Amino acid sequence: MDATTVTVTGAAGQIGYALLFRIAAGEMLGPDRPVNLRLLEIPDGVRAAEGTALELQDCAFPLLRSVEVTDDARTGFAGANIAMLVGARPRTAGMERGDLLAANAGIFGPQGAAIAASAASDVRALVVGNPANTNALIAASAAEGVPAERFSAMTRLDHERAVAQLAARLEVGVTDIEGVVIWGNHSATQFPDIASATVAGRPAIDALADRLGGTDGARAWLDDEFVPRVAKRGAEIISVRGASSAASAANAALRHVRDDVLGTDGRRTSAAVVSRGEYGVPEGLVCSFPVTSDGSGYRVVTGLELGERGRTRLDASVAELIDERDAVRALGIL
Ligand SMILES: NC(=O)C1=CN([C@@H]2O[C@H](COP(=O)(O)OP(=O)(O)OC[C@H]3O[C@@H](n4cnc5c(N)ncnc54)[C@H](O)[C@@H]3O)[C@@H](O)[C@H]2O)C=CC1
Ligand SMILES: O=C([O-])CC(=O)C(=O)O
Repeated sequence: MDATTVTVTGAAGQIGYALLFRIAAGEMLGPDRPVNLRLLEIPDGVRAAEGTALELQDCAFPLLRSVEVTDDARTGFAGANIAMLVGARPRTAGMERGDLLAANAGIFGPQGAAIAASAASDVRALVVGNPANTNALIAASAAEGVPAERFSAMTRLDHERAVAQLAARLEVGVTDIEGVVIWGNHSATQFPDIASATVAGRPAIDALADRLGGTDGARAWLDDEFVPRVAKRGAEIISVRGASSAASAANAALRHVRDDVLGTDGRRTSAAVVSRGEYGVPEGLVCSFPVTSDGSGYRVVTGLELGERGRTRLDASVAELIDERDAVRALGIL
């Protein structure tokens, strides 16, 4: 089988360190597909990335054909079939949201352009670096000639968090749960939705009602515990761990790409993709939806019932995405 070239930006960061060894071990693209890894960093991160490259070599992974480290985006994305955009400018004390968006536009714009200039013609790009949805929008807009649907942003970590919380509450295994949806932005406004989810084939809402004293009890748990817990889990991890999610983010990124490229076998998952107007979300926004993939890329699953409460929550998250897009536009970036 031909080797797949995978470029990881922010390779010297904590997610990069948790991700690269699993890709090289074949956990992302399967046990038969050799990989070339390209590690893209800023100059200050190159030395640490070179150290990671030495460790990758020391693992003697049978599937790992080559590792290259660079601080030049065009070189880093040259021939890339898969681009995982992890490196981003974090928010620091005193930084306004507009400053954060501008700083990241300065990263994701040029990286989108470099992908258009030098990546393989079948490239697919996942944006992990925050604010992930809007960074993906910026990268896709800058990647002239690359179809926008090749870009997605990660809400898979939110999806796995939702599955895990529901499984824990129902005391079932995570594999019993299907059909959870993350709608909207990868932020505290997201809407983790179990309305069409099932537990061992049975509606999740019924299973919750059985445990929690009826539908009112189930609704109260969803509104007061489940939704805020999932939506604010990133902040909870930072406060408990003293650093943001890394291994769980790497795990989600790996699953996002695996399912995009190898297919979901009909199962639904969640990913932020470029809206074509599905569920009333304005065209062009990068919004999290229920998706499936047959291996040729994520497609939005249409026709799910959102209900009035779901509609209100999705609208609020979409309003935030519109604000972010407009703030970036106001900076003259889009
Ligand atoms: N979408 C999601 O669910 C999640 C997103 N994140 C986001 O992922 C990003 C990375 O997180 P960590 O690895 O923990 O951060 P980190 O700070 O440990 O590493 C980031 C790395 O990116 C590098 N970098 C910065 N600008 C770059 C550029 N222009 N090109 C290449 N590399 C660049 C830095 O040198 C650093 O090594 C953050 O923005 C974080 O907020 C984190 C968890 C979940
Ligand atoms: O806030 C962060 O940097 C981490 C994050 O996105 C998450 O854990 O969901």
